[in-house]
Order: sequence, then C-alpha cells, then structure tokens
Amino acid sequence: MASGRKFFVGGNWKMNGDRDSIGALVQVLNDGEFNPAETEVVVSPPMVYVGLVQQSLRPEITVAVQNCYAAAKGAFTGEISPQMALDVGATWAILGHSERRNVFGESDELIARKVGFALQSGVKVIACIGEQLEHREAGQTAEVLYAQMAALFKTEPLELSAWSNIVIAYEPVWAIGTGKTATPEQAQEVHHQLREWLAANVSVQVAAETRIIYGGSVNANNCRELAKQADIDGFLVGGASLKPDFITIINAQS
Ligand SMILES: O=C[C@H](O)COP(=O)(O)O
Repeated sequence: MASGRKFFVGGNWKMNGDRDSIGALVQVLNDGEFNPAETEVVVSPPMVYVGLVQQSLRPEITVAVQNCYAAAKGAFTGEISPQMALDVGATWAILGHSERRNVFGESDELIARKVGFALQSGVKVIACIGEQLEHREAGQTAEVLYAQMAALFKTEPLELSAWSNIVIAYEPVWAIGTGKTATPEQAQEVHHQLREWLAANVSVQVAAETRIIYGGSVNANNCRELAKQADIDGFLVGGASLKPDFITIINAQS
C-alpha cells in the first residue's frame, strides 16, 4: 500500500478471554513496538472488558465495541448503545460482522441502521462485508459485495464527510477462522472492485481516501504479502489478535 491512506489494523477478540488472559494481552500490546504515525491500531474486546482494556491500554491504541444498537437508550435487553461505548472510552464499533449476520441473523437493513446511528453518535465504524464460498464458486463475489455495500449505506444515506469515519472490512466468510486465507491476488482484486464501487456510487475522493482492510485467517506469516497489495490498507484480525503475533501483523507494512 502506498496511497496516503494510513494503515489500519483491528484486533477482533470476539467472545474470547478473561481478566487474566486479557490483562496479559494488554501487556503484550503495551510493550509491543510499532509506529502510531504509520499505523492505526484498534482492538475490540468483549463488551464487559471494554472499560478495563481502555483504562489499561497505551493511548496510541484505541478500543472498539463489537456491536451497538441503533438507539441511545431504552428497552433493548442485551444491547448497548454508541453513547455507552463512548462513555466507557470506545471510539469505534465493528458492525455487520459475518458472525452477526450469519449466527445472529442480522439483516442488511438492521446493520445499515446501526451504521448510520453509530456515525451520527460520533462512533467510527468498521463496516464488514464478505461473500460465502458458494457465491465465490458461482462467480458471484462482486455482485454479492456490491449488494451488501449498497444495502449498508441505503437506509441512512451518509453525508460525504461521514466517510472519513468508516473503514470497510472485506472478510470472505470462507476465510474466517478456517486457516484458508484469500491469496494476496484474490484479496487485491476484490479490494480494487470495492474501490471502484465507491468511486461510482459515492465519490472519487471517498474511493481514494477510504481504507479497505482485509480479514480472514490473517497471521504473522501471510500479512506482509497481503499488505503489499495496492488496495489493501490493513487488516481485521480474529484469532491471531489474541497472540503476540498481532504485533508482527501491526508492523506488516513497515
Ligand atoms: O473479525 C475478524 C475476522 O472474523 C477474521 O477472523 P480470523 O482472523 O480468526 O479468521
């Protein structure tokens, strides 16, 4: 990547960890070397640990929630709001992750409302999209991703300025947690198509400036080749973000 877009690495801890292991992970992050001027790093603990992590983590690394609802407060048992995320120090939210879509049945429409509301509330968004294996095998990858992009930003049309607070995470579902990474060429092809979609449907400037990151079995061994691709601006990392390998991934482009 050599585009002027700041490299972005997110660690999605999913539903993993306890006070001890999370304390140890924070220590690894606090001791790890990276250049915050070159790379933006965001980690996303399970919600109950967000405050703890935010308080103990070095300030160069920011914190994301893994989900937040499209309302500030109210009778929504089990949910949290963007306002609550901000209140405990989380400034980003991961929305539309494939596990939210496929395990919890979140629709494009619900995800779009959440994205719109989070942005309006001042929470930045890592918006996730990705095709299933059957779509890829049927040659429908671009079509599926374009439909997800259109749906994400249809319900709550965004001001152009809102785009500076969005990172798009392309995560092919077949590559998540499977050890099967997209090849650098496969990922680059899709990232380029997504940038073209942004140019055609939002603006050329937004296409040039928006970070599009890759997720799906990224690890310390494959991150450098992926990071060399022109349209890959970073990663959303699951399993490897729970290990010291995450520091290597943060430094993938340096
Ligand atoms: O949000 C992260 C992705 O789901 C990737 O997870 P993974 O790195 O364990 O494949």
